[in-house]
Amino acid sequence: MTIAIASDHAGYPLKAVLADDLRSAGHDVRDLGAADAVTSVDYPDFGRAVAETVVRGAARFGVLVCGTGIGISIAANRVGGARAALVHDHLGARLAREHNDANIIAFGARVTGVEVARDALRAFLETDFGGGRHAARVGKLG
Ligand SMILES: O=C(CO)[C@H](O)[C@H](O)[C@H](O)COP(=O)(O)O
Repeated sequence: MTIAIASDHAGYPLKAVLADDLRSAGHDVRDLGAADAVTSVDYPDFGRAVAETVVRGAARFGVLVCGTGIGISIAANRVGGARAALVHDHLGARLAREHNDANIIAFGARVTGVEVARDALRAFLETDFGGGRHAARVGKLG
């Protein structure tokens, strides 16, 4: 599937690992930046870019990484139709899909270990939305 990915400078090292994993798994990865870990850039630009790509249907899912994951997920969630989940572990990743129908997963490279993030991203992509009681709740998100 097509997956959009982006980070700021703080998230760049983890983004590079996750993008490699996605390519190895056969996904079409749209890397929207940042270009490296040393040039200081602004996380809202990257959160918005991925969210707009997902919402317009050019990618099925988005992956975002900044230092904490907080700023970049806030930025993504200001785009209508984006449901960005800041995730710290496998269970959160699974439930972000099952309960919230999240279409973007966000990580904090300075707070979440690389292997935890790799495992969480796999769980996110492997889990379907549960529907049922969750559907009306997600609908209320707008
Ligand atoms: O948005 C953030 C915090 O909510 C991210 O962690 C940023 O990556 C962080 O603010 C960048 O900080 P830096 O000191 O400019 O590297």
